[in-house]
This record gives sequence, C-alpha cells and structure tokens, in this order.
Amino acid sequence: MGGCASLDQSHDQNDFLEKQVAVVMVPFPVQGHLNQLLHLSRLLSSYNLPIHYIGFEDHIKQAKLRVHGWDLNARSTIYFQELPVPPSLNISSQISRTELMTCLFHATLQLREPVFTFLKEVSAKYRRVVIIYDSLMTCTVQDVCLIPNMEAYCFHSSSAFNTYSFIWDAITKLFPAYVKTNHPTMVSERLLKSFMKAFANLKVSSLMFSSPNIRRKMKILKNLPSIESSYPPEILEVLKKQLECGKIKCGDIHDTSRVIEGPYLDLLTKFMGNDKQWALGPFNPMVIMEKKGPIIVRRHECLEWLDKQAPNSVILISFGTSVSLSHDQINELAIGLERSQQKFIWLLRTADDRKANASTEENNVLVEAQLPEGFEKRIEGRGIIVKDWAPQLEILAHQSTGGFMSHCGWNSCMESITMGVPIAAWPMQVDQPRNAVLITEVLRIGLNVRKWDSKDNLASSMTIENVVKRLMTSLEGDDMRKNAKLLGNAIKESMVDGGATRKELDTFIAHIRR
Ligand SMILES: O=c1ccn([C@@H]2O[C@H](COP(=O)(O)OP(=O)(O)O[C@H]3O[C@H](CO)[C@@H](O)[C@H](O)[C@H]3O)[C@@H](O)[C@H]2O)c(=O)[nH]1
Repeated sequence: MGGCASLDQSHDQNDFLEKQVAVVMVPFPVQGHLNQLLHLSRLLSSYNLPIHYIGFEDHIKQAKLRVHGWDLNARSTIYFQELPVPPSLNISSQISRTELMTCLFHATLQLREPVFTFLKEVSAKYRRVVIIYDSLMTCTVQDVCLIPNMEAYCFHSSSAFNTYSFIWDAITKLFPAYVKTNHPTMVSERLLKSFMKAFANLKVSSLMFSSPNIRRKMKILKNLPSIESSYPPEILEVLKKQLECGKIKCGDIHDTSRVIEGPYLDLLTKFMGNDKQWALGPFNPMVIMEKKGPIIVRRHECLEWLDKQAPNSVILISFGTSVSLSHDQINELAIGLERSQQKFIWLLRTADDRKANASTEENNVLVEAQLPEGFEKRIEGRGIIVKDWAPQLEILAHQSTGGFMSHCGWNSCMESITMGVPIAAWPMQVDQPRNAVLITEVLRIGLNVRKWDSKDNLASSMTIENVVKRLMTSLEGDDMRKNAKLLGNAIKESMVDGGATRKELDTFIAHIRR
C-alpha cells in the first residue's frame, strides 16, 4: 500500500485524533466519479476534517493531475491512500466502455480486503470514521458494518432525477422480484400510487416551473428514455450486484442541489424510507482558484483565446471521458460546426481506457487525419480544437462561453448549470439520456441535438449546424441562456453562508461530528 502521512502520529496527536471524526472517500475508478469525490473532499476539508481518499495508485495520480478550479496543494487535510493496481488492469488493448466498466468492477472487488484493512487501521485512530463510498463500490466496502465506530454514506454520482427514475424502474420493471424480497416496504401499491401523485404535483424548481402543468409532467414521465435502451445488460447486472450487497449505509449523498432537484430528492427520501438524503452539490467550485505553489501553472491557451472573444459568443463542445465518436460522426460534427459560422472550442479526445491516465501525454488524443481535410486551416480564428486535457470548468466559467454541446455526463451538467451556460444535449448512454430530459424538459435550459430514438444513427452535419445556430443565435437560445444564468446564480447564492445548500452542508457536518 502507498503511504498515508496522517496515520503515523505521535501520542499527543493520537489523543487529539481520538476526539476527532475522519472521513474516508471510496470513489469508483473512472474520471467522472473520481472527480466528484475529490471535489467533495475539498468541500469537507474546509471544515478542517481529515479526509482519506483511497483508490488505485494510477487513478489517484490521474485524479490529482486533472483536478482544476482549486488548488489541491493548499488542502493540507486531504490524504491519499494508494492501493496497488491489480494486473488485470494493466492490459492496454482497446476495449469497449461496457467491458471497461465490468473489468473495473471486478478489479474493485479485489480491493475488499485491503480496503477493510485500511478502514480498521483508520478507525482505531479516530472517535468516528465516516465512509463515503460510490454506489458502484458497495460490494467492495460491504464489511464496514463490522467496524463499530464506522458510519457509511452512499454517494450517488448522477442526478436525483436519474437516481429516482432508475429506482422506480428497478421496482416496477427491472428487478421487481429482488426488490419485493429485500425491500418489501418499497413496493406496496399505496406507496407506488402516492409516488405517481407526488410526481404529477411536483413544482419543479420554483424558478422554472412556476405554474405546474401536470399533463406535461406526466408526459415527461411516460416518455423517459427506457433504462433498457440506455444501460447495457452487463452494467445492469453490476448495478444489481451492488444492490445485493446488503444494507450498509445510514444515508445517501448526492452531487446535486435542492435548488434544481428538490422535488426529486423529496421523492427519494420517501422511496428509500430514509430521511438522510444529503444534497451537498454542486461539489465543483463556484469560483475558479488559480493553482499556487512552487510551479507557476500557465493558463491554458484556449482561455487566452476566450479572453479575446465577445461575451456569450463561443460554444464549447465536449463529450467527457467515456465517449469516443466514430470517424464518420467526427466528420459530420466538424462540417456542422464549420457551416454554423459560430465560434467554438472543441475538446476532441477518445474515451479513457483501462489504464489510468497518469500524465498529460496519455490524454487519448485523436489523430488529425480524422478531421476533414483542411478543416483546421479553414476554421482558424473562429474555432479551437483542444487535444490535451482542457480546463472545462474554467471554460464554462468564462464570460465568452455562451453554449455547451455535451453528452450530459452529470459532472458536465452540474458544471454548466453552475456557470449558467445552456446545453445542446447529445446523450449517448447510461444516465445521460435522463439527465438530458432534466436539462431540456424540466429545467428548460437546453435543447436536444436529436431524439433519443435515433441514437444509433449518425447526427448529420445539417442537424448539428441547426442546433448550434438555434442555441447561439436565436431568441429561444437567449431565453435558455437567461434561464441558465438565473439558475446558476440561485445555486451560487445557495452555497454562500446562510444559503440553503451551505446550511445543509453545515447540518451534515454537525451530524457526523455529533
Ligand atoms: O478535456 C477535458 C475533458 C473532460 N473534463 C472533465 O471531465 C469530467 C467529465 O465528467 P462527465 O461530464 O460526468 O462525463 P463522463 O466522464 O462521461 O462521466 C461518467 O460519469 C458520470 C458520473 O457518474 C456520468 O454521469 C456519465 O454518464 C459517465 O459517462 C468533467 O468534470 C469535465 O469538466 C475536463 O476537465 N477536461
């Protein structure tokens, strides 16, 4: 195991620590999940709590290297515990996203013993240890119940809207037999009916839905992209295994805010039969801090370029770390962007693979040959293609950025909402289609690139051109920008002293320190 500075303490320090509460973060080792728990570590460390962030050695390096928006070096209470990478993760052959997720799931199961050993070691040093584990790591941490001074909270990395509708499907369609046996209270007819009614009467975000239109909301519920069309069966199998790993948690933590998802959090509270549903998000910083320390970090060149553009004139295009577009799709996207005549920054990369990306050189860049001939020359001055790791949050926070074409990974959604940028939603898989519904239909801060039904077809250059123009140059786009800014400001207000989320965070801290 890698070293953990905080665990070698003198006697005096031990006395002090015994009075203390520590937090252990157990992320699932893919960027979209590592990122969120590292950001949450930042939030909790501001309360002076010792935070132990554990994971595979390479993935920890990746998470540290890629974090931006705040200075990790300035956080002296975050400690990293590196666990050895199992040989099964060292194969560099190309594998699909589904294969990657199942492979990682099996690798994390091998962590069960080392994680338990580490947890026992930490628990001996503190009065109470709070473990915050990714819902995909439930099987890995299932032994926490054996440690008396340990309290477990399950972290959900997606929107409450997606989590709620996923659980709904699990009960009604996916694993009804399992749920009936293990959670009989969840499936009573009366309860299900009351959920339907509660959903119909939701007043979704006082900002966006001031006059609730019940029929429209029922239509949204009825037309939600099905779980079967979004999640590959292998991933559903993994999710089911996590459900089967027993009841170890005493509450749930969500990277979302009541400002945008209050009603769904209320429904989850009823569903889970547990009122400890903490909405502590957005975890990402509201204000970008520059990195300090011995090395002066150069500002990314795309930010220098943004400085020279007019407010709200640039659209960012990024599909996170789990999506690789086909050669043909890249071609259509390039032509569509060129024809739209809009300014853009395109983060062009392939999905992360099995190996963690522990240096900037390993950023899975695409070869230039995949872009149409002469494309980069023709768009000079109007568009930028970024092939290294870009500061997405900072780009979204920049006043020149007025739109975001995104696959609707939850990090990207939260970053965009926080920074008040509307989204051209182009979901690809898993939770993204339902996140996209939340963005476009519920919050109304975005539009769809295309219908979910046609997800397997190529999105044509004409479709892309039209969507970009609609978002960036139409009155409809301006309205969405206005809505997005309102929502972004409401979230920012909720995070400052006296704000709703700040109070929830304070209450959570008081609860774990009790
Ligand atoms: O050059 C880049 C590329 C990406 N990012 C960041 O990488 C993260 C990407 O996360 P996300 O938008 O959530 O996409 P994925 O990487 O695809 O996330 C996975 O994990 C999410 C959380 O569970 C899910 O919502 C997604 O569906 C799933 O694909 C974001 O913080 C981006 O800001 C950068 O900073 N620079």
